[in-house]
Amino acid sequence: MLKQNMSICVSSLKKSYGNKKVLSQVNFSVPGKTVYALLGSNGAGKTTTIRILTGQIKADGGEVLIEGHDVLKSPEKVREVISLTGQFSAVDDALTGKENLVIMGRLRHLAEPEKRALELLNYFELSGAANQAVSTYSGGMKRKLDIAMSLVGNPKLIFLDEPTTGLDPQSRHSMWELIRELKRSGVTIFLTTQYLEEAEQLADIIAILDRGEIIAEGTAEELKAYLLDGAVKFIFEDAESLENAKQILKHYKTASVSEEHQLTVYTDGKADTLALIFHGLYENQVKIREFSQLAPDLEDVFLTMISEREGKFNEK
Ligand SMILES: Nc1ncnc2c1ncn2[C@@H]1O[C@H](COP(=O)(O)OP(=O)(O)OP(=O)(O)O)[C@@H](O)[C@H]1O
Repeated sequence: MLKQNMSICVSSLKKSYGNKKVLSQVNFSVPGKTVYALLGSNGAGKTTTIRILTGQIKADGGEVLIEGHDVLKSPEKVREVISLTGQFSAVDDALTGKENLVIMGRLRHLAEPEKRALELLNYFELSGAANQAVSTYSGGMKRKLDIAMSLVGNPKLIFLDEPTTGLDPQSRHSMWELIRELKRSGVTIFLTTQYLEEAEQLADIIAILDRGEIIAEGTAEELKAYLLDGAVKFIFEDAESLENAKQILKHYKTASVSEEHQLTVYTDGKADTLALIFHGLYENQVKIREFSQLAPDLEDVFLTMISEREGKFNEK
């Protein structure tokens, strides 16, 4: 896709805090009107990325274009087209929901801040609580108001930093519905999350950030294809068969559960490979009780990628 169709273009982004390298060489692009999820564990560098993309901090190197504007050269243009909702809400608890929105509308120089506040309260089904102090709102209502605040200026691109962290399952599901609805309204959404399920539920494209690098990017289906459909789970008759199988299949990536005489073998999914595996086991008279082909889930992909990298780091 052409650069001009991209809502976000990031190239060669680097950032360190003192001696600590947080982002080493980050590249990605986000097409307009899509949901892009940056997935990573605690401390992977997600918030740092968002803070650079929104112009709150400067990178040590690299380029960031937001809706075609360079974040360093035209920060005011960038601020006009984006909104940011943080892990910690910017809402003032002592004021009512409506007052918060009206103040934000004035800050954004809207002609009719009150009208926009009422529209948003209605959209987020908060009209009933419009004149109550935010301190009386539930966590889910506060999060909704926080997102409403970020929509006051009709942004093209919304940044959501861990939008459901700390929410109960019910509020999390309503937040997901809200994010889907925002997408349907035509905005681009960049979100960070620690939850695989959240990325899978919401994102058109998922990028996995680990130790300051994007180690994989694609649709949930593409990422799952990384493990291919070639994972086969065997359950053997006894411990001896399991040990024999491990020896025979030592050149494959495997995972075993000894107590259950179980071995999962990761293959390239090709029929020839599967035939070789079965042939090897058969020739050595390994007693197979049952076997099944596994459909990988994203959790597998994430854990496999991270553990492969841990292996590499340990080898260094
Ligand atoms: N201002 C700072 N000074 C020094 N180190 C920092 C600073 N901000 C973040 N870090 C460190 O940089 C690393 C990445 O932090 P960041 O907040 O970007 O991660 P994250 O992926 O957003 O994690 P979380 O899910 O916990 O928010 C962490 O090890 C963190 O301790």
